[in-house]
Amino acid sequence: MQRWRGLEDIPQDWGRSVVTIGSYDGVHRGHQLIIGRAVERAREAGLPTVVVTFDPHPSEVVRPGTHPPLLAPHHRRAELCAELGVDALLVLPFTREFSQLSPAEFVAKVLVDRLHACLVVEGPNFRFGHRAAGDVAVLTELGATYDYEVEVVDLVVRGAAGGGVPFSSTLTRRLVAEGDVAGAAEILGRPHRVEGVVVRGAQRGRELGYPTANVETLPYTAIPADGVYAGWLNAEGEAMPAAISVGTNPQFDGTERTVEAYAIDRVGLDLYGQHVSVDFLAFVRGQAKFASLDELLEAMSRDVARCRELIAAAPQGPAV
Ligand SMILES: Cc1cc2nc3c(=O)[nH]c(=O)nc-3n(C[C@H](O)[C@H](O)[C@H](O)COP(=O)(O)O)c2cc1C
Ligand SMILES: Nc1ncnc2c1ncn2[C@@H]1O[C@H](COP(=O)(O)OP(=O)(O)OP(=O)(O)O)[C@@H](O)[C@H]1O
Repeated sequence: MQRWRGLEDIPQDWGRSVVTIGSYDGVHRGHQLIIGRAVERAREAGLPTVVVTFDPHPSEVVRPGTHPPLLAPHHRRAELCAELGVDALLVLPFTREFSQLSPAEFVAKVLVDRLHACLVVEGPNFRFGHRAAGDVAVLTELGATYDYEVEVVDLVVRGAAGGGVPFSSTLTRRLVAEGDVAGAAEILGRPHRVEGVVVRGAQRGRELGYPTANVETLPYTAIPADGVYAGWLNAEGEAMPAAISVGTNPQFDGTERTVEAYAIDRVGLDLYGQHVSVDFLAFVRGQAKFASLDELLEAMSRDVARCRELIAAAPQGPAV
């Protein structure tokens, strides 16, 4: 898959393509359906598929200080798009100037002049252009002028027939923030992942008998609510079953919020300085301050047993 940052990176001789545009944060199951459909139509036509996305998240430019926590950094989104069969990912720097483009200007500048779109695939709630003035009706109208077709794919909805809520990045972020990582996984189609470099913690874990990899998360990461979770620590090319702790370590009156993972039964791991990721399968309990260290240790031993059970019963393994 080709990766372009900005319109200038698109090869001069780029021919016609099938395009889909969006934030695509998390590449959830609704996104997967749209991208998958774009790839399918492109293959039928013998053309490449291009996903167009933005950096930073448009809301930060439109309302500074409102950058949402991210479900996936751009390199992860790229991996997920590549797995879906996308040929090129165009990340457009979302500047103030760019945000002023009207829907018609956006279509002319990006879709027509540079990507030579012959088909654009979107969901019914797609909005674009200055003040989100463009929708699928506007996109379709402009298609008549510029000779491209628009296919609108039905929304993927959560919950029973009728009253369900559409899958969205916003809903997934809320579930992650509430600690409902199983709910988030249902929407994402895989466990929510947090990644970063392993840094030194207070070095207490080893003494407690539960050494943990403390992950320094990337800026704007969507971090699950404080608590203990079952999941996996992905490191050294392996997905290791893990008991994960998110919080300030109230037992030790800590103040810094950390994400740390104990790889169950693994001894002698040295992960300092390595880039690792943590996949969140299920919530186990909230953080607590116990009356004694022994009580914390008993709770941790029960946590590890519970994590083992949850991981063994997981319908799917960790995200690849
Ligand atoms: C399964 C598990 C459960 C944990 N539960 C708690 C808890 O309830 N309260 C708390 O303060 N810390 C909890 N922790 C965090 C430990 O206090 C922390 O791992 C330990 O202090 C080591 O910190 P360090 O990595 O900074 O050395 C838990 C850690 C794990 C792995
Ligand atoms: N549940 C869904 N089912 C099908 N398509 C969807 C779904 N959610 C979003 N889309 C479509 O995916 C494309 C990209 O969506 P985008 O990432 O901007 O929205 P989103 O997931 O709803 O996120 P947000 O919560 O930030 O609005 C758009 O065409 C949008 O209509």
